[in-house]
Amino acid sequence: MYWLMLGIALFGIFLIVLYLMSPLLGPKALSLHRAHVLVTGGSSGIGKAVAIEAAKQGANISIIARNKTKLMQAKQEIESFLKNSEKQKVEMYSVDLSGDYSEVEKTIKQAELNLGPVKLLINCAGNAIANYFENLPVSEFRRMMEMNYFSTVNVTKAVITSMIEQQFGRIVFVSSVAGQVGVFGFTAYSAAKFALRGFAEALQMEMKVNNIYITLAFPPDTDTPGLAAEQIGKPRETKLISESAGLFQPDEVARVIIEDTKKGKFLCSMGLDGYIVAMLTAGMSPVISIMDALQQVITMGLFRAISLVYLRFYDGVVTQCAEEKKKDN
Ligand SMILES: NC(=O)C1=CN([C@@H]2O[C@H](COP(=O)(O)OP(=O)(O)OC[C@H]3O[C@@H](n4cnc5c(N)ncnc54)[C@H](OP(=O)(O)O)[C@@H]3O)[C@@H](O)[C@H]2O)C=CC1
Ligand SMILES: CCCCCCCCCCCCCCCC(=O)[C@@H](N)CO
Repeated sequence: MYWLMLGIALFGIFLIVLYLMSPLLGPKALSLHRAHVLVTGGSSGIGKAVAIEAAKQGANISIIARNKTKLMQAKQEIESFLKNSEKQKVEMYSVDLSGDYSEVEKTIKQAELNLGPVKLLINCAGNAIANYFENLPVSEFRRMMEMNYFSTVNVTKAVITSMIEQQFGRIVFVSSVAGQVGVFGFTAYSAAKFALRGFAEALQMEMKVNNIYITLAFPPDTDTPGLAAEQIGKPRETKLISESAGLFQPDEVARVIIEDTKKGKFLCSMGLDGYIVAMLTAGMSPVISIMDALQQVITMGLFRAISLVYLRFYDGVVTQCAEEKKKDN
């Protein structure tokens, strides 16, 4: 009985401490009106949808990708969504973001000369491969790190100096549900997306004093050209497991990313399953609101129990697929 009362008292004190801390937590909400928003991977899929959402909200936009034809088409499409086509601009740049740092830096400098210091950087350029570990050459592991992790490090490095000078900035890292949970078939991809998390948490701890806020987004499967390409070679297990987390449209994902980024939220998830996984894997990530902190504290245990049911289901999928493969041979 005493222990229970002590527990309740401690929990109460904890809530009060959280409450007292709350005014210190979040930044002022960002307005995208006339802000320079730079979107990597802005020529396709989620990146293009994010650029369109920013265009609707009055931003000036730079998009970066490699293929010039796709960039040109995306630029036109984004321009058709501008709130005020006289005052807003959309610029495009072609560079391999996972390549030479000096090329990336040159591109970012040029973009800042054209549209001013970047207020919001969205690191969306990336690529996935799904296959059995035994079928993935080591070179694919390196490629995944280059495409998803080093491209993000390169661009973030190139904008950070001006953000520190401005004492303002928002940076989004587009990870994935597969960057919170290691998923069958994604040995190479999951590892690269998990790497973004370590980078994001450490960088946020360094950058808060400069009024720079990081958002780490975890989309589930999203209906994009990237997802279509990833189907090649994708194990049946991977399909069945990722389907259980649903299929999202790029514009829904983009809306959530922009909304959470404006608030400066660190963890950004989509849908109910996404919310559950985000709470469950919150770990030591920073929070900017008392509500988010409370939700994490209260739900974590329950969600862990739910996750065990899902894990059991995935186990069943893997076992069944293995048995079918044995039969086929
Ligand atoms: N779709 C999904 O199911 C999910 C996707 N994600 C992540 O979201 C991001 C976007 O995915 P999605 O929209 O599906 O992908 P798409 O393939 O549709 O778009 C990827 C974009 O990134 C660009 N890009 C890729 N590599 C480079 C590079 N080295 N340098 C410059 N630009 C590059 C591409 O242009 P180009 O090829 O011309 O360079 C393109 O604009 C990725 O990081 C992905 O991992 C996360 C969860 C789910
Ligand atoms: C208790 C909580 C239940 C929910 C758990 C869900 C976890 C497993 C689902 C894995 C989904 C993987 C999506 C990868 C998307 C992606 O990044 C690629 N499509 C990239 O193109």
